[in-house]
Amino acid sequence: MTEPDAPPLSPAALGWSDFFAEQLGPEDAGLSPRRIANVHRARLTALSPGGTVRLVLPPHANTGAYAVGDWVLVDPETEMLRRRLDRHTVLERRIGGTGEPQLAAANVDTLFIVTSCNADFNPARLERYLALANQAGTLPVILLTKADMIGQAGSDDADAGEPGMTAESYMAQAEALQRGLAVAFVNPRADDALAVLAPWCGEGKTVALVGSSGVGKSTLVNSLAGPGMAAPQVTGGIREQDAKGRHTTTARSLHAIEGGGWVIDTPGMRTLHVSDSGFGLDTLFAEITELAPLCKFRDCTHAHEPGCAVQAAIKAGTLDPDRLTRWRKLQSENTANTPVQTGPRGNRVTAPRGRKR
Ligand SMILES: Nc1nc2c(ncn2[C@@H]2O[C@H](COP(=O)(O)OP(=O)(O)OP(=O)(O)O)[C@@H](O)[C@H]2O)c(=O)[nH]1
Ligand SMILES: [Zn+2]
Repeated sequence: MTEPDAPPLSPAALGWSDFFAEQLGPEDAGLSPRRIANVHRARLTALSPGGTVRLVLPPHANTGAYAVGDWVLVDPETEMLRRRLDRHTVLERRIGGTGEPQLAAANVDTLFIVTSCNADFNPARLERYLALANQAGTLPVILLTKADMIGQAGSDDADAGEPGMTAESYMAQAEALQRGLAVAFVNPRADDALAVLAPWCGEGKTVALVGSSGVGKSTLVNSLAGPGMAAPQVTGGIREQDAKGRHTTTARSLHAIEGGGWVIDTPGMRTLHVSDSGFGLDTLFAEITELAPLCKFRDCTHAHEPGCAVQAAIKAGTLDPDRLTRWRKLQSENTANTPVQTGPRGNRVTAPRGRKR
């Protein structure tokens, strides 16, 4: 099943690192690492140093337990899947209040949150994406597109920016969303798009994109992949036989970036929403999280209590009251979406998970 004309890639080029190497034990002798490139209901394809391979699944394997970007160990003779390695980061969603989380992507180093300098720019939605990235253990970077269209005469109203907003004011608003947050302007159609994103790409690095429809994600993926995108050995479809023996072509979800690295582009990534992100919220709203221990009451809701350090900061003008409103909304949403454990002490919200899984 190996593509004969695929260029050989080192495991490091595929994203292999000490984090994964350290998980190998004596019982793994003779097994080879593979990186999941596509997840289908009944089959998994993976990248190996020699090219794309279709993995042989053990009986009753559930492909839903794997995400694009996962590292697994296989028997190199048969490509039989043996086990999955622990994830460095995982982007997932929880639907409703119950059930297993759905996996969107694994081992993503940087999440590009793409928004345009127009009515698409929405702090509350951006904060949701930031919480998601924080929760996943992935570095969030906000990419501002369509700055070139601000105030452009004759352009589509929806794309021309909002009254009174300049490129600089979009940048300032984005930077205020989280301490130390990286924000960059990028025109996905411009020749320098790859250079702008280079600090987060490069050999072995994996990135993914989220954002509303029309903000430029597809155009960015194409720019990142460069002219090699059309070449079958880099990102083209994989020729496979379907159940009826016909040859079918499947688009790969893990695209090589020109100059090194990988971009994950799947329908699941494109429709990722926020839930179950308590850990991410604390990082996102650090200025509020840090004030809470100074409140008089340990369980202060920062709404009406005397001795509330958060309300004091709003009065003093050092905290944006809109941030508190959005924090409260996300907190209650998160609590509603996080499964509760029932036990002798009654309902208890589960503790947020750590970064590693
Ligand atoms: N002038 C200009 N056009 C842009 C910019 N970013 C995106 N566009 C254009 O906006 C349109 C939408 O871009 P897409 O890449 O299809 O957006 P998308 O986010 O992939 O949208 P979905 O596929 O619906 O998720 C395309 O015509 C792009 O060329 C920008 O910064 N400047
Ligand atoms: Zn308080």
